[in-house]
Amino acid sequence: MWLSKKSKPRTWEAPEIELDKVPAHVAIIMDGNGRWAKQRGLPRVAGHHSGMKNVKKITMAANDIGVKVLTMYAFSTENWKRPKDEVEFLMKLPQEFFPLEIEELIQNNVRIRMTGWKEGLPDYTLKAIEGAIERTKDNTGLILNFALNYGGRKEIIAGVQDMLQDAHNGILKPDELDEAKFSSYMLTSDLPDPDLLIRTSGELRLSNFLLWQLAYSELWFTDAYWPDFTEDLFMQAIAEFQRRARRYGGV
Ligand SMILES: CCc1cc(N2CCCCCC2)n2ncc(-c3ccc(F)cc3)c2n1
Repeated sequence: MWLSKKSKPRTWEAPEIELDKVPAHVAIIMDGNGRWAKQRGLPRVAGHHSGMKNVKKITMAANDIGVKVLTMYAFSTENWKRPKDEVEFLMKLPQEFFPLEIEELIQNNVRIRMTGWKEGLPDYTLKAIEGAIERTKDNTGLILNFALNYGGRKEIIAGVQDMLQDAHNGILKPDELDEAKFSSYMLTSDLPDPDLLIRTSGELRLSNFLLWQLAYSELWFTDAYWPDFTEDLFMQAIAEFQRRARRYGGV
Protein backbone atom coordinates (compact mmCIF):
# COMPACT_ATOMS: atom_id res chain seq x y z
CA MET A 1 0.00 0.00 0.00
CA TRP A 2 1.42 3.40 -0.93
CA LEU A 3 2.19 5.66 1.95
CA SER A 4 2.47 9.46 1.75
CA LYS A 5 5.85 10.75 2.89
CA LYS A 6 5.69 12.00 6.47
CA SER A 7 2.60 9.85 6.88
CA LYS A 8 1.37 9.44 10.38
CA PRO A 9 1.00 5.81 11.42
CA ARG A 10 -2.13 4.63 9.67
CA THR A 11 -5.07 4.76 12.07
CA TRP A 12 -7.62 3.58 9.56
CA GLU A 13 -8.23 0.05 8.39
CA ALA A 14 -8.52 0.16 4.61
CA PRO A 15 -10.97 -2.38 3.19
CA GLU A 16 -9.25 -4.44 0.54
CA ILE A 17 -8.34 -1.83 -2.09
CA GLU A 18 -6.88 -3.17 -5.34
CA LEU A 19 -4.14 -0.65 -6.11
CA ASP A 20 -4.28 -1.36 -9.84
CA LYS A 21 -8.01 -0.52 -9.98
CA VAL A 22 -8.04 2.81 -8.14
CA PRO A 23 -10.19 5.51 -9.80
CA ALA A 24 -7.85 7.94 -11.61
CA HIS A 25 -10.08 10.97 -10.88
CA VAL A 26 -12.19 11.37 -7.73
CA ALA A 27 -14.45 14.43 -7.27
CA ILE A 28 -15.84 15.40 -3.86
CA ILE A 29 -18.73 17.71 -2.94
CA MET A 30 -17.61 18.64 0.59
CA ASP A 31 -21.09 19.29 2.03
CA GLY A 32 -22.54 19.57 5.53
CA ASN A 33 -20.07 21.94 7.15
CA GLY A 34 -22.75 24.37 8.39
CA ARG A 35 -24.92 21.55 9.78
CA TRP A 36 -21.86 20.02 11.44
CA ALA A 37 -21.34 23.30 13.31
CA LYS A 38 -25.06 23.73 14.13
CA GLN A 39 -25.14 20.21 15.60
CA ARG A 40 -22.44 21.38 18.02
CA GLY A 41 -23.97 24.76 18.80
CA LEU A 42 -21.14 26.46 16.88
CA PRO A 43 -21.31 29.20 14.23
CA ARG A 44 -21.43 27.97 10.61
CA VAL A 45 -17.95 29.30 9.94
CA ALA A 46 -16.58 26.86 12.55
CA GLY A 47 -17.84 24.09 10.29
CA HIS A 48 -16.12 25.58 7.26
CA HIS A 49 -12.90 25.89 9.24
CA SER A 50 -13.10 22.30 10.41
CA GLY A 51 -13.88 21.27 6.83
CA MET A 52 -10.76 23.04 5.60
CA LYS A 53 -8.65 21.01 8.02
CA ASN A 54 -10.10 17.82 6.53
CA VAL A 55 -8.99 18.62 2.96
CA LYS A 56 -5.31 17.70 3.41
CA LYS A 57 -6.13 14.50 5.33
CA ILE A 58 -8.30 13.15 2.51
CA THR A 59 -5.81 14.41 -0.09
CA MET A 60 -3.06 12.35 1.54
CA ALA A 61 -5.29 9.25 1.71
CA ALA A 62 -6.03 9.64 -2.02
CA ASN A 63 -2.32 10.12 -2.68
CA ASP A 64 -1.50 6.99 -0.65
CA ILE A 65 -3.50 4.74 -2.98
CA GLY A 66 -2.49 6.40 -6.25
CA VAL A 67 -5.46 8.60 -7.19
CA LYS A 68 -4.24 10.88 -10.00
CA VAL A 69 -6.72 13.78 -9.71
CA LEU A 70 -8.77 14.88 -6.71
CA THR A 71 -11.31 17.64 -7.45
CA MET A 72 -12.80 19.31 -4.36
CA TYR A 73 -15.90 21.52 -4.72
CA ALA A 74 -14.95 24.42 -2.44
CA PHE A 75 -17.17 27.30 -3.63
CA SER A 76 -19.95 27.37 -6.22
CA THR A 77 -21.17 30.33 -8.25
CA GLU A 78 -24.37 30.06 -6.17
CA ASN A 79 -22.42 30.45 -2.88
CA TRP A 80 -22.11 34.24 -3.49
CA LYS A 81 -25.75 34.42 -2.30
CA ARG A 82 -24.71 33.41 1.22
CA PRO A 83 -24.51 36.05 4.00
CA LYS A 84 -21.67 38.54 3.35
CA ASP A 85 -19.75 37.63 6.50
CA GLU A 86 -19.83 33.93 5.62
CA VAL A 87 -18.57 34.59 2.07
CA GLU A 88 -15.79 36.78 3.45
CA PHE A 89 -14.77 34.00 5.85
CA LEU A 90 -14.79 31.41 3.07
CA MET A 91 -12.69 33.63 0.79
CA LYS A 92 -9.99 33.78 3.47
CA LEU A 93 -9.64 29.99 3.75
CA PRO A 94 -7.18 29.50 0.86
CA GLN A 95 -4.70 31.92 2.43
CA GLU A 96 -5.09 30.05 5.72
CA PHE A 97 -4.89 26.62 4.12
CA PHE A 98 -1.62 26.95 2.27
CA PRO A 99 0.74 28.05 5.09
CA LEU A 100 -0.60 25.09 7.08
CA GLU A 101 -0.46 22.47 4.34
CA ILE A 102 1.71 23.52 1.40
CA GLU A 103 4.98 22.00 2.68
CA GLU A 104 3.53 18.50 3.13
CA LEU A 105 1.73 18.77 -0.21
CA ILE A 106 5.01 19.70 -1.92
CA GLN A 107 6.86 16.89 -0.13
CA ASN A 108 4.27 14.52 -1.61
CA ASN A 109 4.70 15.93 -5.12
CA VAL A 110 1.10 17.26 -5.17
CA ARG A 111 0.22 19.83 -7.84
CA ILE A 112 -2.40 22.47 -7.02
CA ARG A 113 -4.90 23.50 -9.69
CA MET A 114 -8.06 25.58 -9.75
CA THR A 115 -11.21 25.11 -11.83
CA GLY A 116 -13.54 28.10 -11.90
CA TRP A 117 -13.68 31.82 -12.60
CA LYS A 118 -10.96 34.04 -11.15
CA GLU A 119 -13.12 37.09 -11.88
CA GLY A 120 -14.92 38.09 -8.74
CA LEU A 121 -12.53 36.43 -6.32
CA PRO A 122 -10.89 38.83 -3.82
CA ASP A 123 -7.24 39.62 -4.58
CA TYR A 124 -6.06 37.92 -1.36
CA THR A 125 -7.87 34.72 -2.33
CA LEU A 126 -6.41 34.74 -5.83
CA LYS A 127 -2.91 35.57 -4.55
CA ALA A 128 -2.95 32.57 -2.21
CA ILE A 129 -4.17 30.19 -4.91
CA GLU A 130 -1.90 31.50 -7.67
CA GLY A 131 1.06 31.33 -5.28
CA ALA A 132 0.36 27.68 -4.54
CA ILE A 133 -0.20 26.89 -8.23
CA GLU A 134 3.16 28.51 -9.03
CA ARG A 135 5.00 26.72 -6.20
CA THR A 136 3.66 23.31 -7.26
CA LYS A 137 3.55 23.74 -11.06
CA ASP A 138 6.47 21.34 -11.66
CA ASN A 139 5.14 18.61 -9.37
CA THR A 140 4.10 15.44 -11.15
CA GLY A 141 2.06 13.64 -8.49
CA LEU A 142 -1.59 13.88 -7.50
CA ILE A 143 -3.39 16.94 -8.91
CA LEU A 144 -5.37 18.65 -6.13
CA ASN A 145 -7.96 20.57 -8.14
CA PHE A 146 -10.05 23.11 -6.23
CA ALA A 147 -13.37 23.94 -7.90
CA LEU A 148 -13.73 27.54 -6.84
CA ASN A 149 -16.29 30.06 -8.08
CA TYR A 150 -17.37 27.22 -10.35
CA GLY A 151 -20.75 26.35 -11.87
CA GLY A 152 -21.46 23.54 -14.32
CA ARG A 153 -24.08 25.40 -16.36
CA LYS A 154 -21.90 28.55 -16.48
CA GLU A 155 -19.05 26.36 -17.75
CA ILE A 156 -21.26 24.84 -20.50
CA ILE A 157 -22.62 28.25 -21.59
CA ALA A 158 -19.09 29.72 -21.68
CA GLY A 159 -17.91 26.72 -23.71
CA VAL A 160 -20.77 27.10 -26.22
CA GLN A 161 -20.00 30.81 -26.56
CA ASP A 162 -16.39 29.93 -27.44
CA MET A 163 -17.61 27.29 -29.91
CA LEU A 164 -19.93 29.81 -31.58
CA GLN A 165 -17.07 32.30 -31.80
CA ASP A 166 -14.79 29.65 -33.36
CA ALA A 167 -17.56 28.65 -35.77
CA HIS A 168 -18.02 32.30 -36.72
CA ASN A 169 -14.26 32.60 -37.31
CA GLY A 170 -14.24 29.43 -39.43
CA ILE A 171 -12.12 27.54 -36.86
CA LEU A 172 -14.90 25.09 -35.92
CA LYS A 173 -17.19 23.45 -38.49
CA PRO A 174 -20.54 21.90 -37.38
CA ASP A 175 -19.58 18.40 -38.48
CA GLU A 176 -16.39 18.63 -36.42
CA LEU A 177 -18.34 18.98 -33.17
CA ASP A 178 -18.38 15.71 -31.25
CA GLU A 179 -18.12 14.87 -27.52
CA ALA A 180 -14.30 15.07 -27.54
CA LYS A 181 -14.38 18.49 -29.24
CA PHE A 182 -17.06 19.72 -26.79
CA SER A 183 -14.95 18.48 -23.84
CA SER A 184 -12.00 20.50 -25.17
CA TYR A 185 -14.03 23.68 -24.52
CA MET A 186 -14.61 22.81 -20.83
CA LEU A 187 -12.44 24.20 -18.02
CA THR A 188 -11.30 20.65 -17.26
CA SER A 189 -10.18 19.90 -20.84
CA ASP A 190 -6.73 18.82 -19.57
CA LEU A 191 -8.17 16.38 -17.01
CA PRO A 192 -9.87 12.99 -17.36
CA ASP A 193 -13.54 12.90 -16.41
CA PRO A 194 -14.20 11.88 -12.78
CA ASP A 195 -14.54 8.12 -12.33
CA LEU A 196 -16.13 8.57 -8.91
CA LEU A 197 -18.12 11.40 -7.30
CA ILE A 198 -18.41 11.45 -3.51
CA ARG A 199 -20.95 13.70 -1.80
CA THR A 200 -21.16 14.06 1.97
CA SER A 201 -24.04 15.08 4.28
CA GLY A 202 -26.76 12.91 2.80
CA GLU A 203 -27.73 15.26 -0.02
CA LEU A 204 -28.40 13.31 -3.22
CA ARG A 205 -27.90 16.07 -5.78
CA LEU A 206 -25.18 17.21 -8.20
CA SER A 207 -25.69 20.92 -7.30
CA ASN A 208 -24.46 22.25 -10.64
CA PHE A 209 -21.11 20.45 -10.30
CA LEU A 210 -19.21 19.09 -13.35
CA LEU A 211 -22.50 18.49 -15.20
CA TRP A 212 -20.80 17.49 -18.50
CA GLN A 213 -17.94 15.60 -16.93
CA LEU A 214 -19.96 13.41 -14.54
CA ALA A 215 -21.99 11.77 -17.34
CA TYR A 216 -20.52 8.30 -16.68
CA SER A 217 -19.20 8.70 -13.13
CA GLU A 218 -20.06 6.37 -10.25
CA LEU A 219 -21.90 8.31 -7.54
CA TRP A 220 -21.29 7.50 -3.86
CA PHE A 221 -23.09 9.24 -0.99
CA THR A 222 -22.59 9.28 2.77
CA ASP A 223 -24.67 10.85 5.53
CA ALA A 224 -21.44 11.96 7.26
CA TYR A 225 -20.88 15.70 7.26
CA TRP A 226 -17.64 16.75 5.51
CA PRO A 227 -15.72 17.58 8.71
CA ASP A 228 -16.50 14.02 9.89
CA PHE A 229 -15.53 12.43 6.55
CA THR A 230 -12.68 10.08 7.48
CA GLU A 231 -10.04 8.19 5.50
CA ASP A 232 -12.05 5.07 6.38
CA LEU A 233 -15.13 6.46 4.62
CA PHE A 234 -12.96 7.52 1.66
CA MET A 235 -11.58 3.98 1.37
CA GLN A 236 -15.13 2.56 1.68
CA ALA A 237 -16.09 4.69 -1.35
CA ILE A 238 -13.06 3.42 -3.29
CA ALA A 239 -13.84 -0.20 -2.34
CA GLU A 240 -17.49 0.24 -3.45
CA PHE A 241 -16.28 1.76 -6.73
CA GLN A 242 -14.14 -1.33 -7.29
CA ARG A 243 -17.00 -3.70 -6.39
CA ARG A 244 -19.24 -1.98 -8.95
CA ALA A 245 -16.47 -2.16 -11.57
CA ARG A 246 -16.24 -5.91 -10.97
CA ARG A 247 -20.04 -6.33 -11.18
CA TYR A 248 -20.64 -4.14 -14.21
CA GLY A 249 -17.18 -4.03 -15.76
CA GLY A 250 -17.05 -5.17 -19.34
CA VAL A 251 -20.13 -6.58 -21.10
C1 LIG B 1 -12.87 29.59 -1.17
C2 LIG B 1 -13.82 28.69 -0.50
C3 LIG B 1 -13.19 27.55 0.23
C4 LIG B 1 -13.93 26.86 1.20
C5 LIG B 1 -13.35 25.83 1.88
N1 LIG B 1 -14.09 25.15 2.81
C6 LIG B 1 -15.48 25.45 3.02
C7 LIG B 1 -16.44 24.63 2.28
C8 LIG B 1 -16.04 23.30 1.87
C9 LIG B 1 -15.35 22.45 2.88
C10 LIG B 1 -13.88 22.72 2.94
C11 LIG B 1 -13.59 24.03 3.60
N2 LIG B 1 -12.06 25.50 1.59
N3 LIG B 1 -11.27 24.51 2.09
C12 LIG B 1 -10.10 24.57 1.42
C13 LIG B 1 -10.15 25.61 0.49
C14 LIG B 1 -9.13 25.98 -0.47
C15 LIG B 1 -9.52 26.47 -1.71
C16 LIG B 1 -8.58 26.78 -2.66
C17 LIG B 1 -7.25 26.59 -2.35
F1 LIG B 1 -6.34 26.86 -3.31
C18 LIG B 1 -6.85 26.11 -1.13
C19 LIG B 1 -7.80 25.79 -0.18
C20 LIG B 1 -11.40 26.19 0.60
N4 LIG B 1 -11.92 27.21 -0.08
